[in-house]
Amino acid sequence: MSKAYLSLSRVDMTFAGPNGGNPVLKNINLDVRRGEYISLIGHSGCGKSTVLNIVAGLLEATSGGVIVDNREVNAPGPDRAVVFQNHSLLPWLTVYQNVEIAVDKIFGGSRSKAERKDWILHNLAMVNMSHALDRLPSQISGGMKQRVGIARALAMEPKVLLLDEPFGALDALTRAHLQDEVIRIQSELGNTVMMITHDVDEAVLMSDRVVMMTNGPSATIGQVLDVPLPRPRNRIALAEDHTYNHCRQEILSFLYEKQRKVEPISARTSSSFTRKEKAVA
Ligand SMILES: Nc1ncnc2c1ncn2[C@@H]1O[C@H](COP(=O)(O)OP(=O)(O)OP(=O)(O)O)[C@@H](O)[C@H]1O
Repeated sequence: MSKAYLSLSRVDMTFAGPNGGNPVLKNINLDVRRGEYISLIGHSGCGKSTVLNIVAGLLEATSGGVIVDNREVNAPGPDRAVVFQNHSLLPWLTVYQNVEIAVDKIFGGSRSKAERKDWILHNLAMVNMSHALDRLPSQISGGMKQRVGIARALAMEPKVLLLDEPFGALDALTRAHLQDEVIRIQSELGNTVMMITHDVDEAVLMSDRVVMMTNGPSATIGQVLDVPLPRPRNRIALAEDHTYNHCRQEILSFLYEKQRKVEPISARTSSSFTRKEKAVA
C-alpha cells in the first residue's frame, strides 16, 4: 500500500466507569490513502462513532494515536470536518450564513470577502442548494439540511471528511440522491473520507474499502474488504454485478455469521429494533 495519509495505530479506548471502566476499542490499526473512501461498518454500539470521534479529535484515545498528513491529532481542527447524522446547522442562521460562518472562520484572514462569497456559493451549488440561500433550517427538508451540512464541511477544504451516518435519517429516495452527490463531489475533489454506515449497499456503493468492526467490548477491526469496482458506479447496473454482490455477501457474512449478535428475543419487541438494525436486515 502507498504511504498512509490518515493512520490509526494501536488505538485503545476505555471509558471511565465502575469496575475499571468500559473497554470499547482495543488495538485499532488502520492506514488510509489520500483520496481513499473508507466505510466503517459494525453492529450497533461496537464503537464506530468512538473511532470517528477520536479521528476528529473530539475524544482522546486511552492509548495509541492518529496521524493525519504527518501530524498527530490531539484536538479538533479544520483539517477534519465532521458531518453528523442529524444536521448541526445553527437554527437562527440562513443556509448561506451557516456555510459563511465556517468559511469566515477558516479563510477570514486569507481570502477577500468577494472570494469568500464566491466560495460559499460554489459549495452550495455543488450540493444543489443555490435556490434556498436565504431560508432558515426550519424552512427546508431534512435532506436539504444534510446537503447544507455537507456543503459547509466541504467549504472548509478539510484534508479528511468524517461522515457519521450522514444519510441515516433520510428517506430512501433522498438518501440515494445525496449518496450520488457525495460520490460525484468526492470524485471531483478527491477528498479522503471516513464514513460510518449501517447500510451494506451504501458501504459497497460508495467505498474503496469497507472496514468491518468486531462486536464490543474491546472491539477491533475484524476484516477489511477491498471494493474493486470501477468508478463511476451506477447503482442500477451494480445490482446485477458479480463483484458487487460478492462484496455485499462478504459483509453480510461478517455481520451475521462471524459477528452475529445474539440477544434474547423476549428482551426486544419488533418495534424496539432501531432504524439502523432494520436497514441492515
Ligand atoms: N462519552 C462516552 N462515555 C461513556 N461511554 C461511551 C461514550 N461514548 C460512547 N460510549 C460507549 O461506547 C460504546 C460504543 O459507542 P459508539 O457510539 O462508538 O458505538 P457505535 O458503533 O457508533 O454505535 P451506533 O452504531 O449505535 O451508533 C457504547 O457502549 C457506548 O455506550
